[in-house]
Amino acid sequence: MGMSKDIPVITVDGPSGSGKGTLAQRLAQHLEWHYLDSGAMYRVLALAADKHSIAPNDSQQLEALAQNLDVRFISGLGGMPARVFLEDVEVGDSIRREECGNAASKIAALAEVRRALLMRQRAFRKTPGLVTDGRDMGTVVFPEAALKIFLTASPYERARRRYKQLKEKGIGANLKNLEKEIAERDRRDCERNIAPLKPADDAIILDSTNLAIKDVFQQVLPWLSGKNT
Ligand SMILES: Nc1ncnc2c1ncn2[C@@H]1O[C@H](COP(=O)(O)OP(=O)(O)OP(=O)(O)O)[C@@H](O)[C@H]1O
Ligand SMILES: Nc1ccn([C@H]2C[C@H](O)[C@@H](COP(=O)(O)O)O2)c(=O)n1
Repeated sequence: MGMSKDIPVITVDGPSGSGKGTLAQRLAQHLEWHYLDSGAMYRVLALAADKHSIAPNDSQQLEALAQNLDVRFISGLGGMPARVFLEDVEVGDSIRREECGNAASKIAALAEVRRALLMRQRAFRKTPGLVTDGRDMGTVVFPEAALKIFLTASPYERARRRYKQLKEKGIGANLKNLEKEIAERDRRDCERNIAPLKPADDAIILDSTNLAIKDVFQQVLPWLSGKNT
């Protein structure tokens, strides 16, 4: 058994709705590696804070909650999304709501919360490899990753994708409001002091504004060669 540092990691970071999760899951499926949706951890923590009536600025209680968070991911087979459980209750749908994403973005600015989740995220690094997506996977959590991708798309395109996604789930949404919320979340995630959203120095930046999902995947495939894949 090698050291965890020998296990290859691919990171996909970027702003909300850029398609990180879609790309990272496809890569994990293609490589038959593990997958970590780090945003889901922040979302589950936000949900747990709400459930236990902890204020979004109560850093001490949030730290304790993050340390003891009873979260489980059951990996999706054949490209299906992973199932997520908080305290044995399935929360996949609740954490995907925009309110939960916004609440996650707020608590994610707290140093205590990030510190508590850091080790839990690193624990997902298991053989044969890990593909992970988030905001600071390449800059802070796995700075030695073999391949770092920073996936972007214009704010309008990201709002349009989110709008379509919500509509398909039967959730009513307003494109203008989504654009506003996305801009607010971008600002909060980029401007925070700790682990702000930014490309790692050695990340490859990919703008997916005019690329279909399959084209993004095709563009990335050649980058995998020589990365322990
Ligand atoms: N290149 C693309 N072209 C069109 N739609 C896309 C593209 N990539 C992803 N999508 C769609 O956009 C929506 C958001 O994608 P996804 O959840 O992967 O984004 P994300 O960056 O992980 O978002 P979040 O940060 O909120 O978790 C999904 O409905 C997905 O199918
Ligand atoms: N590595 C990460 C992942 C997520 N966050 C925060 C900031 C996001 O706005 C929020 C929700 O993430 P999403 O599910 O939309 O990817 O969680 C973070 O700070 N660092």
